[in-house]
Amino acid sequence: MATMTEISGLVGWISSELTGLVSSRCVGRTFHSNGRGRRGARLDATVGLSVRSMKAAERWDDLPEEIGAPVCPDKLNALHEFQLSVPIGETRLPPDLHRKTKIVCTVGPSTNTREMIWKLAEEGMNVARLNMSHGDHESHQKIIDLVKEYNYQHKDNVIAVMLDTKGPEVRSGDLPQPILLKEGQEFNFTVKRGVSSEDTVSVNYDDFVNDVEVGDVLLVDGGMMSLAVRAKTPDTVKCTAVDGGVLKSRRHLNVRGKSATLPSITEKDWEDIKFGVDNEVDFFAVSFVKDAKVIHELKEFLRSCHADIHIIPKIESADSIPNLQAIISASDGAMVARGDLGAELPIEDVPLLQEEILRTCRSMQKPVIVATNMLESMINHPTPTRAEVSDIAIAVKEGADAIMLSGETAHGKYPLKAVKVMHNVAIRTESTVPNDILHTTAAAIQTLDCGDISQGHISAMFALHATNMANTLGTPIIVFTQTGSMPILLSHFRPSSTIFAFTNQERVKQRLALYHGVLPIHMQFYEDADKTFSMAIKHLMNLEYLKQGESVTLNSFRTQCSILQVSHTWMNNRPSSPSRTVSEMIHSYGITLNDGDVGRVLVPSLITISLPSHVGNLPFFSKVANLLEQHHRTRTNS
Ligand SMILES: Nc1ncnc2c1ncn2[C@@H]1O[C@H](COP(=O)(O)OP(=O)(O)O)[C@@H](O)[C@H]1O
Ligand SMILES: C=C(OP(=O)(O)O)C(=O)O
Repeated sequence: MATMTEISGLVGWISSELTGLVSSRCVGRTFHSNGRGRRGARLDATVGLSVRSMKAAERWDDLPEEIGAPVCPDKLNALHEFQLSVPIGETRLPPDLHRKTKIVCTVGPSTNTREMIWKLAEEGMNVARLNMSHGDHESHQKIIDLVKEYNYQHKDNVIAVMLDTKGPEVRSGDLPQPILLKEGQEFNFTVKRGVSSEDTVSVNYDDFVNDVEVGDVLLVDGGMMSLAVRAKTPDTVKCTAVDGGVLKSRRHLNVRGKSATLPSITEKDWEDIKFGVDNEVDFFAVSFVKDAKVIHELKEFLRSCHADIHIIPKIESADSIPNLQAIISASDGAMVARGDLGAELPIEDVPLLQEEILRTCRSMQKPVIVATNMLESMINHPTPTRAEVSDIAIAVKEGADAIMLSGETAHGKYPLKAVKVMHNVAIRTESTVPNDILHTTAAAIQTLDCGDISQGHISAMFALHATNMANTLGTPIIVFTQTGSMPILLSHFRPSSTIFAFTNQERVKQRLALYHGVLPIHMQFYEDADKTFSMAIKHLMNLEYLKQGESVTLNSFRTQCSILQVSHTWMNNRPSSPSRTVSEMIHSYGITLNDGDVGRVLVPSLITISLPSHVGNLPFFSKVANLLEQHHRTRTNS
């Protein structure tokens, strides 16, 4: 039977005697596991990184003699952050919890009913996208209401709503019936309204004739058809079909290599944005963003109407690429909108741009969506092409937060099958993605240790170490958040297991639906942190996300944390191991600490290192992280 000694509410088993468990009440007790084998155990040592609440600190008085006197109790009194690690265990999550990459589904004629939205959610939709290039406010309102109804009824799942603006896109007009265009056939686009004859159709953009030059290539629907411009009149662009096909109503037109000179947010978009504000959507996907100015303008507008809606620019315009850093930095994420991107820029650049956009977002801790053509063939066929499956796998491997379905779910014949394929491919691929936190730890720590001691920096340190700890122990993470910032940071470090993000803010819960690996849960918070913790654990146990005897890493971010109150608990659970000093232990892992870093030996198998009360010890974190990393590598290699 496994025996674990719990210290100051940091370490313990989930057991029936502990439904108020994982709280400071458990201080100093020894718990026994319920006798289940530790099939999931990977290490025989655990490390807890904690900043304790005042309640936890009070419990130091209860510590039995052999555990030791409080470590600087005065320094623990103002603690805000609480993180708890329950040691080593196996955690089995229901199958639908295993996918970390989120799925965005465009809702359209194939899926805009109550039944289909429920089914999409069951298959794994995390975000419902409304494309404002199609439909009207009434039809979109109906979808929003249905998603809200779904969310109201399903407290253990959440669907976020993303409103995608039409932007300054150029579209051909309505046609009574599709027109078949053959290679070499002449066809015209006119800025005159309401034209739809056999050889001419309207375009919705008055300056189209001015923007287009003779010799330009026009792409229909990102290249499904193409036409060369051979002549212009004051109101008409005369073309010859290069690649023929069937022209349907309201098709998207691009001039290869050129962005339209329209502003990114058109008058129609402002109307749609106001509609989104009134309906409290979660995200605005903004089409054809060219620079950061438009993002600032939209942010300002949202501030003025007190709307808490995140902005996801769609990177699809040739002009956006030189401004990528500034655009993403001003935004709350980005979408790789490959359809228009591959029309405005050479198509062979799309995979490279996808990688670059993903890298930029990841470096700024912002979510990134990979969109368009992911399962295009499933619009008409029940199974995907192998190339489409590979494309999804690549996006997952590259670390996309979300992958998106457009026509597949909007007007395809097999919307549910498409979501299922995406879900399965994502899960399968994620299972093979190496846990790169250990590889990135050193680099991340180096960046974090650059002397910056801002609050954001310290939070990032917590997130990194919590991730490291959860990975080392093989536990899911539980985090408490009011703003979403800590789960977002944790998501950035891509822990191996699920991040259960408890929040008392519905908006935050909705928003977190987009983030990689985060399972958001709404819950009331209590003054008594213990009660909040145990309610959360009970909730997860009720949903069978956790089972008795399993382990979690708990990370609460009630208010801002301070480095002054950090302590590390090192636990070596080999009961027979002799008492070792910190320096001996550190020596055995080849790490050297500076004077003043060392705490005290508490019990033969347990060491708490309390940091001196100044921030100059940030490098200490990196030493502990390195130590963990080396330890993990040693274990893995052996
Ligand atoms: N709300 C809607 N109403 C009607 N049709 C829609 C709607 N949303 C999407 N569609 C259809 O699904 C297709 C694919 O969706 P999407 O890729 O978002 O559109 P597009 O590429 O035209 O911007 C659209 O071209 C349109 O035919
Ligand atoms: C996502 C895209 O935008 P839309 O579907 O609005 O054309 C795209 O161009 O890839």
